[in-house]
Amino acid sequence: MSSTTVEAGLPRGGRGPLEICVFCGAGRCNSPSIVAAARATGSLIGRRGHRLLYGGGGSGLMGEVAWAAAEHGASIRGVIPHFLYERERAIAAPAQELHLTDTLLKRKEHMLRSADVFLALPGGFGTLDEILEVISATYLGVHAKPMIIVNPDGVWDGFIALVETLAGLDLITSPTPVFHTADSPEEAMALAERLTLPVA
Ligand SMILES: C/C(=C\CNc1ncnc2c1ncn2[C@@H]1O[C@H](COP(=O)(O)O)[C@@H](O)[C@H]1O)CO
Repeated sequence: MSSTTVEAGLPRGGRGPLEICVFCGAGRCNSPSIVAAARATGSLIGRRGHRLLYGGGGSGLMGEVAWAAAEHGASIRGVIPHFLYERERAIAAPAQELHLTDTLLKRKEHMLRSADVFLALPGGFGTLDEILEVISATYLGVHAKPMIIVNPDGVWDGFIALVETLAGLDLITSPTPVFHTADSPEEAMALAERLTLPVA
């Protein structure tokens, strides 16, 4: 992991607390360093005075992010479809403002509308779907909210290489990056705060 240092408190001249949407796996991950990255992400959101917006569950990496954010004082908003409430253990999540939606699509719409910036940690198909939803909307010019892929242990290297291959074939043609990558939660947080600064 990189050694970027992020101190407590909000940056001077910054834009105040951010609504940081975190996408990650709902399942338990067997890699201690990825679990640590999930906890570090939640902890940084709290220590930096930001708010966590996430899938509302108490299970897996999602639960790790949410509990670490809560332990470090973050306010938390969860958005979960009714049918996932039990399966993703929303009952075991920390105290949060919980929004129940009818569908996965409505959950994503809520997140896209409310977030200032998106961070993606490792996850499964759901996380992949969420990442692609955000970056394809950026690609089409529907919004311009930064997507930062947090890449502990190079987990996302294959995805990044696939996008580069497709761009090399001119199948993805964007003059500006549609997502950013960070090797660590600290680097991701510094990037999130920089990319959301008001334009001078
Ligand atoms: C069915 C629809 C879209 C395709 N699938 C998903 N879309 C959005 N979110 C999803 C989808 N499948 C699972 N999820 C949720 O994402 C979270 C992370 O999942 P992971 O697989 O562990 O990475 C979790 O809350 C999943 O339930 C219609 O739009």
